[in-house]
Amino acid sequence: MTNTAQDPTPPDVAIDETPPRRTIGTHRVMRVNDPAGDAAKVAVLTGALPWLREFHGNVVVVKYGGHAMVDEECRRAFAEDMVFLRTCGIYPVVVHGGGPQISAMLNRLGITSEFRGGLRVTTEETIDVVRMVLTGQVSPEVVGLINEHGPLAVGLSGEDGGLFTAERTHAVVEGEPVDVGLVGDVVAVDPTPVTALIEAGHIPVVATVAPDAEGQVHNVNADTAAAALAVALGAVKLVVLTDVEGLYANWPDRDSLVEQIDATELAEILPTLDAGMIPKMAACLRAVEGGVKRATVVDGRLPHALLLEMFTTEGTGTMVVPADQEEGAAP
Ligand SMILES: Nc1ncnc2c1ncn2[C@@H]1O[C@H](COP(=O)(O)OP(=O)(O)O)[C@@H](O)[C@H]1O
Ligand SMILES: CC(=O)N[C@@H](CCC(=O)OP(=O)(O)O)C(=O)O
Repeated sequence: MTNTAQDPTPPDVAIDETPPRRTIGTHRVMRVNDPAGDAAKVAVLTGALPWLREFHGNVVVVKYGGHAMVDEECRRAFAEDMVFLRTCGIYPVVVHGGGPQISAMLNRLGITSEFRGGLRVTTEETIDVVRMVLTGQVSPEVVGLINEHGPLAVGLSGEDGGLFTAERTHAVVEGEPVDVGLVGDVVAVDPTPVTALIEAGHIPVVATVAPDAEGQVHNVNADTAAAALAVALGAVKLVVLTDVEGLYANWPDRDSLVEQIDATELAEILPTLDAGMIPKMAACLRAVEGGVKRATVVDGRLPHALLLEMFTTEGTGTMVVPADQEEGAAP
């Protein structure tokens, strides 16, 4: 019936009193009440607050080991974590490894890999492959992963802008120095190329080949380089992502995982350690002795282990702290 001036009776329409439901496209958005789940989420977020305060405005050096790079889900999680840190106002600097990738290329070229005391024996022939794989393969892969989120990451090596100066070093096997060829320790760092990138809003991604004072390129273990860079940048933390849960006091006894160790204790057990753990723990020691507050070895095979380590009080992995620091001290 048409409502006209001659017929003032309102139309007989049933009014729906229920508020309209929000819809997106054809899907109705349903809110499921889950007070326990919500409380857990809030606890995680508020629990992260002291750590966000601690790290905000500071540099965190992340050593991304070659073994931690192999799983696709972990690679994606790693890139998300870097972007997460940067978005929180923390300045991540990535120092990447690539040991397994170098070994694979050497193998394709028919060159055998040999390690002594956790360091690769590096000949004139090997150094060319190391340099090619780290700067030409691994670095662009890590940069590309992060840059799927936006143009944040920029790759550079120890040869760029005078970043690292190396000096030939040796491995230590059963307490004795052993020659490993063109392997270097970092004896000087000019952090300017890295700080310039940070100031421009980038995430620097560093490959660890470096020239000595005469320009001869050396192979630098990535743990060693990460520690030297963390000290030079005044980083608040060094996180080492690897393929093991952390440091085991009695390797390979899986019940002997060390949660926290101070620099004095670590210096004592360092000569007893084995293979890849030697440069890794020596790097953590170097970092905390050089003023980095904490250095942590974390299992990079677990997606987002880095976030768990950085933003929860329990953390994960093995944390190295300066000498005489209280157990589990809060920020
Ligand atoms: N005490 C120890 N605790 C933990 N891992 C150890 C220990 N001693 C030797 N390792 C070995 O060191 C490896 C980590 O070193 P490495 O393979 O060089 O890692 P990355 O490629 O991440 O630098 C572990 O996977 C483990 O096999
Ligand atoms: C001297 C030395 O051993 N250099 C290492 C450099 C790469 C590295 O450190 O890679 P990961 O972190 O993946 O072990 C190497 O040639 O394997």
